[in-house]
Amino acid sequence: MSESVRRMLRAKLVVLGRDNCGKTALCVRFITRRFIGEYEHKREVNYRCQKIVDKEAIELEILDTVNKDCVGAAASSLESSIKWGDGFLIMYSVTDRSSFEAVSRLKRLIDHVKQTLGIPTVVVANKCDMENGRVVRTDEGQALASDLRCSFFELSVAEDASSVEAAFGQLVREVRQEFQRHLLAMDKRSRMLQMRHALKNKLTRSKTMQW
Ligand SMILES: Nc1nc2c(ncn2[C@@H]2O[C@H](COP(=O)(O)OP(=O)(O)OP(=O)(O)O)[C@@H](O)[C@H]2O)c(=O)[nH]1
Repeated sequence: MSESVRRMLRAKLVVLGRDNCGKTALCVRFITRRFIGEYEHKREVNYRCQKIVDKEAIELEILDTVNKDCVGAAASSLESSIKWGDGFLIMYSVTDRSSFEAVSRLKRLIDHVKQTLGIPTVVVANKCDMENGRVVRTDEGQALASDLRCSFFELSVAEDASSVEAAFGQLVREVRQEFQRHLLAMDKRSRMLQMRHALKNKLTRSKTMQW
């Protein structure tokens, strides 16, 4: 397989989280490096951009989801977004405990839809600039992310563009690692199939020679 095929050139990332936690602000900050206070955003938006992560270029599609009550059509739309994605960023606001409580539910949904554990997922706690309104402590976020086996970032989209870059950078890194693991598993499987085929040929030949 050529080097360019073995490198991941594109990745599809999905941003999930309760309403108002800062998903759109996060995507816009990552893509443009700017923070724009208010967003008119009541539907899913798919952004495309090119980024360099660990000195390697990657084309990203980033799906900014809308979190409605997860029933009926909204639930199936969320599930198809999850099926589509290679990596997930689950966000909550440190000023909204219900958004924190939604994180485990969303992670369980990812595991259920993908039918496997270890899907690249990063947990992001937003709005840490609002210390006065904080209702979720940093150590609670860290403990939850560690239970879910996810990387964890606490940041303020409003105040810190570099932490936003770091969170997306980590997700891209994990998606690339998963892609490499998948390639290795495929290589191993194809080597085993070749060996099985060669063995079968050898057995057939030796039987023919006996007769
Ligand atoms: N103080 C502060 N406010 C923020 C921060 N990030 C986002 N906000 C504000 O939080 C509000 C919600 O941000 P959005 O990005 O629209 O949140 P969302 O999760 O996309 O919301 P929905 O579209 O309803 O799902 C806006 O008023 C933002 O300006 C932050 O880091 N600090």
